[in-house]
Amino acid sequence: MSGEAELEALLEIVNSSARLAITEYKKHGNNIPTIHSTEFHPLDLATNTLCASLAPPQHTVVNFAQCHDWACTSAAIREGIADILEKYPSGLHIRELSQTVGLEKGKLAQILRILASKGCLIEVDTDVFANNRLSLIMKSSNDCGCLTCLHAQDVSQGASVLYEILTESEYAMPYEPDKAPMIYVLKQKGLKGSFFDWMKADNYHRAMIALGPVMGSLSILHHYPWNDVATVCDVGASVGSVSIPPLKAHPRLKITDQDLPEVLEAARNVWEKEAPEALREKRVEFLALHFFKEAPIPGKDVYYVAAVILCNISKAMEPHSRLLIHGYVITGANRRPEEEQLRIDIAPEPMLPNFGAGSSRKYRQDLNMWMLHNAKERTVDDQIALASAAGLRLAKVYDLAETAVLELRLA
Ligand SMILES: C[S@@+](CC[C@H](N)C(=O)[O-])C[C@H]1O[C@@H](n2cnc3c(N)ncnc32)[C@H](O)[C@@H]1O
Repeated sequence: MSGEAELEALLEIVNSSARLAITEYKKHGNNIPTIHSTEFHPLDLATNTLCASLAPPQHTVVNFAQCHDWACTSAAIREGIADILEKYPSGLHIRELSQTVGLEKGKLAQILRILASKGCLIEVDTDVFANNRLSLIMKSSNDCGCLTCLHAQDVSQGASVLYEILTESEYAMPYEPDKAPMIYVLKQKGLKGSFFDWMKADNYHRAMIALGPVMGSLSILHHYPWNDVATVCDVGASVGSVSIPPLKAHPRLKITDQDLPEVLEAARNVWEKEAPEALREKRVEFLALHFFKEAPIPGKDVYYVAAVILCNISKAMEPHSRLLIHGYVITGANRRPEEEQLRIDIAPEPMLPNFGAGSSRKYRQDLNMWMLHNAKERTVDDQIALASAAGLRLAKVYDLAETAVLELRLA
């Protein structure tokens, strides 16, 4: 079946299932529940459709609490299942697979089946599993697999103690980074130091490379007027995953990558591999920076940050400089026309204005900030307040669907 035919077939299933459900509701003389319904519906036990409006709330809510996905994903990645299956494009029986990895075959099959049921791996025959385009992400060579594993293995540990932390007096109220849920658990398991010591593992910077495509960071390439810019300072640049693409697309751009000294060593290696011409032509420089203690290099046209360290950056800015904060912008699940005025996209009715489950990554990222840093993602109002405290004003918002870029200038 072609991609188009598959999509048409899926649309047909969604359409006919919803119509069937509507008929059933009408037959029983009941109103059709919506996402806003707060009462159980007499047909809750009978409906079996795809979306939250139509699915039985019992299933939906129990499923919230029975999410084994992270544990199974972690096991599959740590055992290198996708790497092994790559040698067997038509599939490998769980017998051989379990012998190769040394895990009990029935349990391994349970893990792989739940992943296959979510469309990650295919069960080509009973107990025979093969890779598909989703499971290829889990290969050891894939940076996104590395990001996934970091979440499945470590960040999820923080989530498992969320309620305990919320109710423990020493941890409940503070917003200090060393009281973040993940750090709390990892310290109990022997982590010495802070988040930044955990971060020093090689995997963190590989995960950062993957975060760009996950966040759709590169959409900034097409939505920001780079032709008006000559110099960019990437503040907290990591290995340059955000600054390499604009440099390649705009030959007159010059980039200054600033990060902690040990990170810049890794960055130089990545640039040598991905953009050797930039090093040859001296269009990139690497300057060590501790952004909590000092200001970045002064006078650049654009300062790009994925973290908010506004005061120190505003000290380096001149009237022509713009500070781009690129990240998630939290909006409520209620309708606020003033957000539309700020050029934040709002979903049409009857959808939830924040695109509901379609934007769930944004709200997950908000929780990730809590798990990792005891922090949160910000709303536009939060950003405006922070900017004005640092002598900056919000000049423009570029909504890039998953993320947004806020352009700040000196007030
Ligand atoms: C979330 S990563 C962002 C990476 C990159 N800008 C991106 O969007 O993919 C945060 C970066 O800030 C850097 N960083 C953390 N603390 C820092 C500090 N005190 N001074 C300078 N850089 C720091 C980290 O090394 C890391 O590369």
